[in-house]
Amino acid sequence: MSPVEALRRYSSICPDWPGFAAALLHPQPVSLRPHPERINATELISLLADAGLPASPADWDASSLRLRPDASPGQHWGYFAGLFQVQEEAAQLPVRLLDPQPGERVLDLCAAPGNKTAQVALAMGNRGLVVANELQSGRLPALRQLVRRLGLRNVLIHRGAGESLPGVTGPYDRVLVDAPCSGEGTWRKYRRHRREVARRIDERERDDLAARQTRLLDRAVRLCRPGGRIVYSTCTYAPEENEAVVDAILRHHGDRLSVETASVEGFAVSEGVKEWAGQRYDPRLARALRIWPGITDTGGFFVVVLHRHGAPGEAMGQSRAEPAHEASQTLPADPATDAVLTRFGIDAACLRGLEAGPDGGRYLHYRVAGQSWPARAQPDAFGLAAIGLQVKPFKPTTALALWLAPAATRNCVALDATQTAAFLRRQPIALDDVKAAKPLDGPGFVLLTHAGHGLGVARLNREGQLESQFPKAWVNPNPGFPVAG
Ligand SMILES: C[S@@+](CC[C@H](N)C(=O)[O-])C[C@H]1O[C@@H](n2cnc3c(N)ncnc32)[C@H](O)[C@@H]1O
Repeated sequence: MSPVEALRRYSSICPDWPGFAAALLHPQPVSLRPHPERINATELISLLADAGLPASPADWDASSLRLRPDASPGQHWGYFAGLFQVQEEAAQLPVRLLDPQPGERVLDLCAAPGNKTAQVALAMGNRGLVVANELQSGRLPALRQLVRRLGLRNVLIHRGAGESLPGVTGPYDRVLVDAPCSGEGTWRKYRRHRREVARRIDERERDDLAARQTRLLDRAVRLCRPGGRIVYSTCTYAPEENEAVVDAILRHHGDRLSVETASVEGFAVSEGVKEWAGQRYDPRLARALRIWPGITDTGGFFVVVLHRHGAPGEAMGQSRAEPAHEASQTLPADPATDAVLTRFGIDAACLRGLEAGPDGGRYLHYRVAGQSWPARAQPDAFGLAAIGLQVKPFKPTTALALWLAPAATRNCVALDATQTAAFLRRQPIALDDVKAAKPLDGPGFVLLTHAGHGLGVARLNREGQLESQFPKAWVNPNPGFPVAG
């Protein structure tokens, strides 16, 4: 069955069915967001243009860049350097509407692979706490890699079913439920789906999804503090997984919730539906937003914004003291940190507001100081794995280099475009060929930059070669890897 046939069930609620049907058969533009601590949109546009990847800002957000559908920015060196995050334009709206603020405690209940977690963490300026919860352990590596590539120090990864996330981890100022769903809104991204739909969602599967989505949203309401905000989103058009789920929650929680109007200036959206298959929903669901690809040339999405009312003691969680003022002044002090700051001549002030923790003993992690977390909800990881503790002298991770190499004053080497390509393929580079290096103290680990941005770690050996330490798992096998100067 073709995608158009499979989605014909929505023809009565789609505001422009012919446009929608046509869009389904065409690939959608690629979108990305610059890392706000590493590069601005104008600089990134110019970097991408040099690599033959024209990009332009979206009307609704100058930091959302739109590229041609056939663009592959994930092969650009800047991707590995964590200069940007590739994220479908419609998928950027839930976090925009969640509106997380620096210093808050935010829960991303269904987090992997972590695109929205990253958007939240960066919007909060790497301050406060983002709890990224995910059920499937097989999806955690992508989440961990994202944290490392983007240098996130305020993310705590937790594995477990969102519907039973312990109350003692809360309460949260904001909760995002980007729920597991039938995913029909993502079909434009996948070539296979544009030709044929391999498998249609059956009624039973849809019911199971809706039941799980309802449990997740119910938990989100309980974990959110009074006065807090909850955003529920899916990448499907199905009212059973969207309005019907929120309708059930509104019935159940009554006066505890109000529905805010979800709109983003410059982004054409349509309102939520009030009726489907003989079922009438709470009329406030018209305040939800729906994104239809024929209108926006994006994927499809549904987003609703809820406001939580109630007395302060009502939410699940500990009564939380304001984080101590001194937390923002904390500096990690331990032998591994001292060794790394000294070797690379990095000012300790770069670590202000962070504390160090040896999660699992393999890496020293840097994470926001002063955040409480209950011992019984064992995290998968908290903060940024920055220093390998099993190699002596201590080994800086790629994540640390991407974040701090631009601040290094010694043992740091600037690579040109050809050398950068060699480094990313884990090929050795002769130090004699390198034009710009800060003072070098002899063999050992060095940090690398390209075009002023952190790039990674190499080991300078006694033969004067830089041995690439670029993570094997990140190596891009594509020989046509475009590297701009
Ligand atoms: C739509 S995806 C999330 C995408 C993610 N927010 C992002 O922007 O990258 C839904 C995720 O929820 C996870 N999931 C499924 N059931 C869950 C549950 N009961 N609790 C928590 N996560 C769950 C899935 O494994 C999947 O990774």
